[in-house]
Amino acid sequence: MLRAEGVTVTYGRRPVLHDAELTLVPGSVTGLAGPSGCGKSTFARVLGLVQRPATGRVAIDGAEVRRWRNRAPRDLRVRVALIFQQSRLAVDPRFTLREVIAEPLLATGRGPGRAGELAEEMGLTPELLSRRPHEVSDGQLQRACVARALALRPGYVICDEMTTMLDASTQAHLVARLEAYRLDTGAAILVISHDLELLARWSGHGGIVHLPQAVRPAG
Ligand SMILES: Nc1ncnc2c1ncn2[C@@H]1O[C@H](COP(=O)(O)OP(=O)(O)OP(=O)(O)O)[C@@H](O)[C@H]1O
Repeated sequence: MLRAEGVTVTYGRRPVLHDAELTLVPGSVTGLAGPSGCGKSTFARVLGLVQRPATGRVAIDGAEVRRWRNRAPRDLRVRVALIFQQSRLAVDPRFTLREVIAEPLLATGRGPGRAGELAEEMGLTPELLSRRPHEVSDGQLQRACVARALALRPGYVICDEMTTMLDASTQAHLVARLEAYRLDTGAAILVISHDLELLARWSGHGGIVHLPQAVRPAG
């Protein structure tokens, strides 16, 4: 289980998250909704151990993520994968798609061998793997990012507007692939989206959590 409680984030004098909490139960799909600017992406980064909250705690499978400086401990970081809307900002433009997918495998001392298999599961043909991000479509690049996110078999997958701007068939394929992964591994998925129809369709017994409007700064 991934559990966050009492999470508060403030940018300058502007409080964005105040005492936010969320629980992701293995095997569940939970939606996260709320008005633009209320802090959904900020919360996603906190849950993904990319951003440290001002206060609050995050515990993963019973292990509390203690205060960290530059990076949270790797053994906890690899249990949570983040997939962003803007895949072009999430990859090194000099990498081929094969290198994008193999990145977490190599970073953790594994061989890049599974990259081809991960790509195939995402419907990427071998010919696409030698291309760089500027030589593929947004949908193809997002498929590579999902393959990369699943490479270390995370127990928690956070999809932050993953399919916004993509066509309906690519969206359906990405959702189907993540559903297959969830059923296969028992992972929990958090779906952040403005598309309430997608949230209603995809969210299982985790339900939909609504973040309130961000608190306005005083004065
Ligand atoms: N690094 C940062 N420094 C300062 N302010 C930030 C930072 N990141 C986000 N913000 C601000 O915090 C607020 C919440 O941003 P965030 O992206 O988390 O919201 P969101 O709910 O995901 O928004 P949207 O639905 O529009 O994507 C916004 O007002 C944003 O401008």
